[in-house]
Amino acid sequence: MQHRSRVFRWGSADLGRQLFEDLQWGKQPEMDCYTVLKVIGEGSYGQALLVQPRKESEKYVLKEIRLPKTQSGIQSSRNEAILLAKMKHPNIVIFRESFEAEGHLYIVMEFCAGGDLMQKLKWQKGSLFPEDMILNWFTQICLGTKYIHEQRVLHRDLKSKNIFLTDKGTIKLGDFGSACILNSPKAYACTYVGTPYYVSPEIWDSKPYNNKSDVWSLGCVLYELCTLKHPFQANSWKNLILKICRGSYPPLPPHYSYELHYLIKQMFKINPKDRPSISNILTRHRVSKLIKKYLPLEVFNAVGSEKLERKPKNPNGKLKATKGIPKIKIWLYLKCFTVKHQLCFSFNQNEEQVSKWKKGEGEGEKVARILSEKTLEETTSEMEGNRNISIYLILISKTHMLSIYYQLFFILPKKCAMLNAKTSAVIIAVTDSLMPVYDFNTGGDVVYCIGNSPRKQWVKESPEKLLNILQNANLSLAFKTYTIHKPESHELLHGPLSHVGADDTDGDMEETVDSARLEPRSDDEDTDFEEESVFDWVAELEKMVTKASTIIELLT
Ligand SMILES: Nc1ncnc2c1ncn2[C@@H]1O[C@H](COP(=O)(O)OP(=O)(O)OP(=O)(O)O)[C@@H](O)[C@H]1O
Repeated sequence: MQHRSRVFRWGSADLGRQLFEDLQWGKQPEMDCYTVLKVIGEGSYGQALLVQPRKESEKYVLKEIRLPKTQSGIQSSRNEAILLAKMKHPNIVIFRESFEAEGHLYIVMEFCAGGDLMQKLKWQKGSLFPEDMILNWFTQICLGTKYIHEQRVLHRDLKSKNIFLTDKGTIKLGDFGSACILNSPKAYACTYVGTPYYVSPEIWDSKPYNNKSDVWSLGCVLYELCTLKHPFQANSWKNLILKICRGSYPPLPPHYSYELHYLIKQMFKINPKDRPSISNILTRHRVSKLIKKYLPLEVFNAVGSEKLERKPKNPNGKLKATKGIPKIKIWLYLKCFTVKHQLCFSFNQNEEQVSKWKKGEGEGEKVARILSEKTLEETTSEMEGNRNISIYLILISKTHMLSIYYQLFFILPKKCAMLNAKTSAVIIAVTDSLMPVYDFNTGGDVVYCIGNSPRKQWVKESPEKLLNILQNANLSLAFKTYTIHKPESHELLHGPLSHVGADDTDGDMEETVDSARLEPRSDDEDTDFEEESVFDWVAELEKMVTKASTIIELLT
């Protein structure tokens, strides 16, 4: 590699001081110390190269990340190196060093010769993995994730593509580009970075997220290991998100153990509180007796003592129930819950379907009808040339005790905005090469711009056309990582699903249900955190909205 420019290097979290010293003393750490052996793959931000230090025999992966132009963007990119450097666990990819040159960030890390789990799934060509192998891998994945959570970090992008195998068959979690450090209980982060296929219902539903969102993603990985397929298959983005929000997935092949079936079911609980934490899976869950043989001795011992410290059951000998909600309220929320699903359902239905809800009686149906008249539709645009551009806007209307508001999701590669509005909204989403503006106040004209100079070449399109683009959006893009922004206000985030502990996905599995399973339960190991503000997405979003308003003013 021939790089002559100034290079900044750091090998620990003390980035600021190191950079300062490099600048002070004019150090120019060498980049030529690595020989590039081959290109392993290409990520959205650059290439991953197989390299070898000149004086060593060990091979490493050198990940090249194009640094964004903004300071906040640069900081966000550095986050990956900083977090990876902090993680020291046998089931996490080992960080070697990182440095910057020529507008790129380079991260040198352990090479996992066994490839990623997604490749492994493909190589199976339909032949299912034995349960032993699945449990062994899954245990290691849990150990790595448990460690991450103990560091008060959420990975947020756990997926088979980000889980690697070494040549010795050891699992390694990698790609901390989406991870966030958290602090302060009782507060929740405002952004989420994840891959739509693996993103949990609470993210789509604008609920607070925590360690249990990683548990959902791991449920997807475990399901993939068992079936070689993703649990939530759909023919469009819209249907994918709806399936996730309903938590409906085809059952596992019957030859897998009851414990495995049960675990998947638990990990796909819609209410995060009902999902087991990773440490629960390893120690107290039904599956723990099957996986303990895969635990390293020291962990096994530690797990044993942790088990002894288990919180006592209440005097009746029953598990602690979730916090009670007055019965009358539950009824109302359940009503709303049904309405929400009807509304979601209506997105891919025609007028006939919508009129079906009108036949019903009661407040829920009334709200459904009102919302059906106001419901906005989905829009998207596709990539231009080979630019990796895609914008998907998905609206989920929600009801909360008869008040009405919209939730609008913009999902952009690595940048996403979601806005809430009462009865009208101006929405804007910006990517590298495309800027759509949808002004619902002025009758819904869609104005958007295509090309590399978004603010110069404006094209006016009908909402129908934009909607049509969304319908045809490439679903494979849902396997990529996106940032999903949600507003800080928690008021608007409270919808009917916030208060319903149950989910409606148990049907397929009921034949294997035992009585203990039906007991109300809560995993008290939720770790609610506040995001450390590495990058101020809220400010970024506000800027976008201001731009949108200006544009609309100019046009009207
Ligand atoms: N430590 C590693 N060992 C072996 N292969 C790796 C390692 N890290 C990444 N890879 C491989 O390199 C390729 C590129 O990975 P990279 O993380 O840069 O991007 P990506 O995961 O494909 O996409 P994204 O940019 O959305 O994260 C992938 O095929 C991945 O399997």
